[in-house]
Amino acid sequence: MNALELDKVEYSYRRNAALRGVSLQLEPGEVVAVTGASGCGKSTLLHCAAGILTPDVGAVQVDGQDLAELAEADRAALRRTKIGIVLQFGQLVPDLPLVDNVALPLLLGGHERGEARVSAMNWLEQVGIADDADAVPAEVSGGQTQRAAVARALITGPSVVLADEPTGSLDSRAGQALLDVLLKAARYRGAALLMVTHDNLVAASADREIRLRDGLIQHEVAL
Ligand SMILES: Nc1ncnc2c1ncn2[C@@H]1O[C@H](COP(=O)(O)OP(=O)(O)OP(=O)(O)O)[C@@H](O)[C@H]1O
Repeated sequence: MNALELDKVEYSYRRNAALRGVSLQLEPGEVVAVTGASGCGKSTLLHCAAGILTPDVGAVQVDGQDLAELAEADRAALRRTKIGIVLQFGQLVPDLPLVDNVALPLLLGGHERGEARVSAMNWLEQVGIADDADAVPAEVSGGQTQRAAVARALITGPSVVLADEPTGSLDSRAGQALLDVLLKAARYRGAALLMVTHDNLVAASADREIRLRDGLIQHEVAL
């Protein structure tokens, strides 16, 4: 069974067609980079895969479950437990220290607070920002919030990890370290990883590259 499957997905913002029929499948543990010029539909693709946007046409399946066929509460639970999302600007809760931001998916899932915080500290260590655990997002750099967002995305052990420019705010060394954390989630834990990137080195670390153009897959390359 595929971890993530998009079937002929179309999405328009008013009359502006951002995706015009995109199909792709990711097996567990597979790493796919999505590339293409600015405005070609990369972020829209990621948002449809995450269930943040609902396709106008076509379907999205995670672990064989069609997102559109689930009741709202079930879809929210699936998104919380099976999908880890790293959006472009981190999207952390402003008032919460990083450790609580990272622990949030576990807390929302009913895990005990102490246990959730221990796990969050462990993930903060893995992404290299354990020293900033008690800082709120406004007190740390964009790169630190991006690392916390990766930790939050991985804490539930999701089947699918979706990342929009995950290393965009980091210098090359820190970017490579964060990329390694994401790749490990795929290689050792079997998460399917879909990454939007402009960075050729990030794309080269994937198993496949999908290049979009004007809302369609222009070509697909096995790496
Ligand atoms: N909220 C929105 N309202 C209207 N149009 C939008 C919106 N978001 C994106 N678009 C349009 O949809 C198309 C695809 O945008 P999208 O952000 O998915 O592209 P992208 O490849 O991720 O771009 P970038 O690399 O610049 O982030 C573009 O023409 C864009 O202008």
